[in-house]
Amino acid sequence: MTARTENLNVVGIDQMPSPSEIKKRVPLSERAAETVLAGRRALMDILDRKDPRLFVIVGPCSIHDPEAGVDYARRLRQLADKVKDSFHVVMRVYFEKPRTSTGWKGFINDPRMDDSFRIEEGMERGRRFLLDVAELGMPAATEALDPIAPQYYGDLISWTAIGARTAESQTHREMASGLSTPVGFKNSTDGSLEAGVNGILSASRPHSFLGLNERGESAIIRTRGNSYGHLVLRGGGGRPNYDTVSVSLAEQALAKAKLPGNIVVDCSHSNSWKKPELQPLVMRDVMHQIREGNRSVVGVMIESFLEAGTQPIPTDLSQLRYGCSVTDACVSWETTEEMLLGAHEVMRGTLPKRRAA
Ligand SMILES: O=C[C@H](O)[C@H](O)COP(=O)(O)O
Ligand SMILES: C=C(OP(=O)(O)O)C(=O)O
Repeated sequence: MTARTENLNVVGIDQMPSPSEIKKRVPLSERAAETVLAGRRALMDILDRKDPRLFVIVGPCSIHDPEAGVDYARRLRQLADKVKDSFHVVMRVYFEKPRTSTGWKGFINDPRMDDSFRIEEGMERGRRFLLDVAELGMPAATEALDPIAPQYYGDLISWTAIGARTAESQTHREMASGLSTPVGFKNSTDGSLEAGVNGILSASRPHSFLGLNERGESAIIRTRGNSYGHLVLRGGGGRPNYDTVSVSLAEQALAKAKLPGNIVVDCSHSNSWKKPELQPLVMRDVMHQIREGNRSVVGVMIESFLEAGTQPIPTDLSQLRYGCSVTDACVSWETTEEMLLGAHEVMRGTLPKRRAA
């Protein structure tokens, strides 16, 4: 008998419903589709410089409690209306967390946060959450980590990140080339820009690769290429990269690759040493650059939730603090309001010049 050579480290392969089955359970509504499309259109107009505003990707590091997430989305909807003349606001709805080594990998992978890994439940509840957010009129941003996941919920997303740990991955570049949203490529965790810049370039071209179709069958996906790739500066290698010199170096790297000079500054992660109290300082600095005439920064990212900080995931989940992150530390809701309303004041004086430029 031939010796077994495959799946030696696989302990189980469970059936997963197809993308179309999950979509049947949680169908896209007309109102949600309007939110998604309007969200994408505004982002594209900003990237094309038809709209002089900035976009703001703001929300929790990860969604772990849909109730607190919807509470946050409702508040953000009202705040977004107050600042809409300056900012196009998109909520961070991150369900897939890339970990440096180990840790909870997000709501889709383990929705009950108890290592039961009910991915089918996570996918359906995740999709339902995105639908609720879209029906509130709030466009959503996410990190695309699993290359199959966009088939399950990509129709509810307006902005996508390719993270610092995956910007160099061919799989992620191929996936990005077919996504229907603008895609922000992050600089690498060591702070270098090459992987992000090459990622934008690669994703702008057509690709053919293995994937899943709507029925969950193995398929060859052929893409057109995504012309709305841009660079997200998140700091790294022990130093931030939101300062004027770093932004100028990023502009030069994009120009050298003959790519549009579109940059988003992530106020969190290594730009604030993961200390949430520093995020407002980063934001203020970026707004200062914009007031001084910077045209390459088209958006900012903020990690924010209802409560400031982070908490470890307790064994007894009833001990979780409501509205507080279980991954990276966030700024509080009050700080989020101050950050956006303060930046709105700066934009008021700057927008006429940006419009005229
Ligand atoms: O934004 C999230 C985290 O920075 C990223 O997922 C890595 O987290 P970790 O270093 O805690 O694993
Ligand atoms: C993981 C994230 O960011 P980065 O890829 O920059 O670490 C994130 O924004 O959640």
